[in-house]
Amino acid sequence: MSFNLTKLDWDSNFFARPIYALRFGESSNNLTTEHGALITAKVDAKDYESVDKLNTLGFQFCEGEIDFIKNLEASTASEPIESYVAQHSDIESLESLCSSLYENSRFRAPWFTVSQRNEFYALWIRKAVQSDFDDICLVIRESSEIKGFVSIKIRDHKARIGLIGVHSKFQGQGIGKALLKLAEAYCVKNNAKSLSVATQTSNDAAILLYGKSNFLTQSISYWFYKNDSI
Ligand SMILES: CC(=O)SCCNC(=O)CCNC(=O)[C@H](O)C(C)(C)COP(=O)(O)OP(=O)(O)OC[C@H]1O[C@@H](n2cnc3c(N)ncnc32)[C@H](O)[C@@H]1OP(=O)(O)O
Ligand SMILES: Cc1cn([C@H]2C[C@H](O)[C@@H](COP(=O)(O)OP(=O)(O)O[C@H]3O[C@H](C)[C@H](N)[C@H](O)[C@H]3O)O2)c(=O)[nH]c1=O
Repeated sequence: MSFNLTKLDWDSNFFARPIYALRFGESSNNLTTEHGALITAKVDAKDYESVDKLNTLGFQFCEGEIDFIKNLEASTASEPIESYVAQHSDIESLESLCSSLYENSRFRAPWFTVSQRNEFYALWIRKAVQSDFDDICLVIRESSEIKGFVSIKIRDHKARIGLIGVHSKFQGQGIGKALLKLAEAYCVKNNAKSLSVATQTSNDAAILLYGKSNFLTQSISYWFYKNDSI
């Protein structure tokens, strides 16, 4: 099986170590890495040939990922969105919220520290408020306190949720469902035809939330990691 290693510049800079993606089916232009590198590989769960090859190469299973999709109908757009858009003054609260919520993540030990993971999701949500990486961050509040947030990007009429999260003290009260409705309304208003979202196979709560909000499973993948070289 042919494969190639591509250096992930953004990831390498952020996590301060060389991080590569192994991709099957590409000509083997590069199979070398620097010392201390991490090689990551994402394969479809049905692709047993690639899974077996990664096992043979000494990769370890890290996490599973489920990708969900929902086709959007014009009638779902009923919410006035403007009052839900996160402001720059919300960044500190959102960063602090994000720093404790993402226990299910492929950025986990032994490959990443808890603080690296927390800083990664805090930066992701900060950038969403600044319309960088994601386009927008929407929040649901009680008085001035943020109960939950969702970040979204739209490309070629296809929308994708970056991060969704509900403060632990407000979980199980329908806020997650309300955030998805809000996201759908924003997407319809901005001419998106579908909304997709991914979560880890270990994240029971998120899987239940998407299923109960009528999202359908689009694909299931596995992440494998290997330190150093092939
Ligand atoms: C794209 C991503 O960001 S994926 C990662 C998702 N985010 C996280 O994992 C961060 C930490 N977790 C959370 O913030 C929350 O648990 C969320 C966002 C996953 C769910 O938000 P909540 O506000 O708790 O969900 P909500 O109360 O709307 O529940 C929606 C449905 O899912 C079910 N559900 C949600 N969490 C759970 C749970 N822990 N156990 C069982 N069922 C659950 C509810 O029963 C509900 O179904 P119902 O309407 O039939 O009763
Ligand atoms: C903030 C930011 C990130 N990137 C890069 C860094 C990574 O290579 C990708 C994001 O990778 P992804 O596989 O999407 O990361 P996660 O596994 O953490 O994400 C999944 O789980 C999350 C909890 C969430 N549900 C998310 O939607 C899922 O995809 O992007 C970058 O290049 N620039 C940036 O600013």
